[in-house]
Amino acid sequence: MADKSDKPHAIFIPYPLQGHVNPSVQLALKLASQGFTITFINTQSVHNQTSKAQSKTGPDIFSQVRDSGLDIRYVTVSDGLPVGFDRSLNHDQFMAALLHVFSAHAEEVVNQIIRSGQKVHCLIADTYFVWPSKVAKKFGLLYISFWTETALVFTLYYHLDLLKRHGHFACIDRCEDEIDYIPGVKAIEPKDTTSYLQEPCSTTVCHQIIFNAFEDAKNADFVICNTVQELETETISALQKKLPWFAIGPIFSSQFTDRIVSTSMWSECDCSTWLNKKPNGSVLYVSFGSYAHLTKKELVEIANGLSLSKVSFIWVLRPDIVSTEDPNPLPDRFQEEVAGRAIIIPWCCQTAVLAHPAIGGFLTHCGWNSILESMWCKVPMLCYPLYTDQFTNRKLVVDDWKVGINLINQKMATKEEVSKNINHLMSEKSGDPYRNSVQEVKKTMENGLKPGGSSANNMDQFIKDLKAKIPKKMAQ
Ligand SMILES: O=c1ccn([C@@H]2O[C@H](COP(=O)(O)OP(=O)(O)O[C@H]3O[C@H](CO)[C@@H](O)[C@H](O)[C@H]3O)[C@@H](O)[C@H]2O)c(=O)[nH]1
Repeated sequence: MADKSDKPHAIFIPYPLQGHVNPSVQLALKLASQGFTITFINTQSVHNQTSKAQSKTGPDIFSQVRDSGLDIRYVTVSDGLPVGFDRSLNHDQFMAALLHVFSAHAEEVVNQIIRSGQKVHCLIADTYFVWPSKVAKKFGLLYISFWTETALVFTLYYHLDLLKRHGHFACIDRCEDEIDYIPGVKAIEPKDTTSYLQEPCSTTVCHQIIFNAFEDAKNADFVICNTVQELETETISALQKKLPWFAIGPIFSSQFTDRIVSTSMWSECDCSTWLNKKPNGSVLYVSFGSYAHLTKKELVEIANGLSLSKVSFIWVLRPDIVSTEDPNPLPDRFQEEVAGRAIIIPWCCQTAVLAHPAIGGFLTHCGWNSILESMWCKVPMLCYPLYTDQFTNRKLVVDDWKVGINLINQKMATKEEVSKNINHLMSEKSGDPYRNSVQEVKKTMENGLKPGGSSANNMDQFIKDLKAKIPKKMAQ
């Protein structure tokens, strides 16, 4: 049936990883509440894992919000691999499927939606995809690239040619001189660039994804990013000279601690009863996000450091944190050593935990969502970056915004260092400077979202510019 509506209709395709699906779902809700029709496309694998994790999720994760009046449609598509394939264990094969095969499935589903008579105006897709501008062009759609990381990381990848020219690409252990020629970036040390920019071997599947994705992103009609203008002012201003680039973050659920649409890919344990019994600011929350892996050696050192610290903690230990083939990697007797002051769980509603007054610090791998959520809850961080953008995020948290400290400096931390740093952050006197700074950052983030604030304005401007670009004939 032909679609007569003149609302802007966007097909939204998130990258099929937890840290990308979460902000994408929230952005989809935000746009729908501003009058957009959204067709949200999850991979069958993400959908399956989410459904398994939450018995309440039916075939359509948006059915409830649709009942409340938002026009969000939901479709699933294959990522090219069997649903039951272990993507965590076979990371490179998974990424290779996303690089080489997924575009064909995505294109087919876009084609089906359009052929069904629905009027579609734009494609919103994760910047890490290598194909969206081509697919958008083929179907006459505008392409909006959604970047779920910081402006700083975006600009590093965007200026890859400059990094190569100055010998700052793939140069780990070979160069220490500062990078001071990227527009809008005062100076950054090579060790603070992303892991993919540092690694000596640049032919991996992830490198191919990044190289091709940033070539494709140069053709985007708009880039929208989950960051805040005031946190990265100069970097963003410089980017805006090259691209229609909008900082609209932080993109959270309207009820921060309770996601209206369930997106967790593991079952959430409720920690509230345990947390309610703990004094304010006394508990350390420990999590390494949804995808990063630790070596067994690292995990044991962190576990022993936590044990030595005597601090109370909640540790989210995903069953695949070391490998799906080693589901019980903790040292013997660890559980007994920390009994009474710790809970170890596979997954939780992180926003609800961080927002609890008992939480006083966050030992984090520095995933960008975790950082935004922690700052929003005024929780200072202990940084243990593992790969990708997390090294660059650490620099922002520790060196620039001063809302956290390092757990490691380049090499692996010993249990004594882990314990010492935990106590440094959690103790009242030494942790106070970070707690004070994070209060300020929270205010900045909050102001950005208020009417007239930078993120609110940028969102309005983006929507205005987008509508102006939708050709009249398409909107009829
Ligand atoms: O028990 C948990 C642990 C995590 N989360 C949520 O899962 C998301 C995790 O995202 P993030 O902290 O960004 O980490 P990753 O899952 O590792 O995210 C990937 O995607 C991010 C955004 O692109 C990057 O910054 C990271 O480096 C990359 O690994 C957050 O929204 C958390 O609230 C939960 O709900 N429960």
